[in-house]
Amino acid sequence: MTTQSQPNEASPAAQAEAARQAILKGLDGRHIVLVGLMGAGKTAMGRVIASRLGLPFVDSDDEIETASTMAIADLFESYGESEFRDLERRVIARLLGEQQRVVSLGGGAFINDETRAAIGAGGFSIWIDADLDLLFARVSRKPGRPLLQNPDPRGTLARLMDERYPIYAQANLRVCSEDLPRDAMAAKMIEAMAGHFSETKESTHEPE
Ligand SMILES: Nc1ncnc2c1ncn2[C@@H]1O[C@H](COP(=O)(O)OP(=O)(O)OP(=O)(O)O)[C@@H](O)[C@H]1O
Ligand SMILES: O=C(O)C1=C[C@@H](O)[C@@H](O)[C@H](O)C1
Ligand SMILES: [Mg+2]
Repeated sequence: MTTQSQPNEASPAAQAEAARQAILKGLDGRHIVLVGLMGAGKTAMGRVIASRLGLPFVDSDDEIETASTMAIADLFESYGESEFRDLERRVIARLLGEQQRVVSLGGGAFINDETRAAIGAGGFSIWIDADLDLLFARVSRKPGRPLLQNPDPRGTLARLMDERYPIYAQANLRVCSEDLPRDAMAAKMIEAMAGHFSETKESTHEPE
């Protein structure tokens, strides 16, 4: 068995750089915006994708906490979900107006019509899809998600899947999250993006 590359086969580093260039060209200055349910891995994967593509990273939940100087759980408790959603919409509108970045959203942000329209104009959205078992295993590791602080968090996640998946499906690209190490999941997402831009030769920013 040989492990040497064929003479005309690009090295892994050259392939990664070619994928990076194809993605940046396809983005044409737009943000990468990660959407999906709690536990899908938007925050975790957003960081890795940003580092691989050489783009800055920002997480909308973190920005909301910085802007309000409150934890999200406390915002929900003190002001209620509708005030949180209003702040979320305004914070994301600001982020979308700033430099190109990888933007990981909170799980409910893409459900807002105005936010979704703004992302359609200035972002390339990726839905990280995941099944209920994986989502539930992940959110169970860390408490603090106010929508899941009830006697049936698994049932709540299942209900949110029914309500939100038709809307997440409006994202430009869907990638299925698997129980993969982060590096492997990042490679899968990068391959999906590069494939999307090479296959569609997307010349407009219309959702598919
Ligand atoms: N591919 C992965 N491999 C291993 N762990 C992962 C992976 N993706 C996510 N995780 C872990 O799952 C948990 C949830 O991930 P993360 O916080 O990124 O979800 P999220 O989609 O940002 O959720 P939220 O909407 O609540 O912000 C974290 O502990 C994270 O480290
Ligand atoms: O799915 C949701 O609605 C939420 C997800 C989190 O990212 C936070 O934005 C908040 O806990 C609400
Ligand atoms: Mg997150």
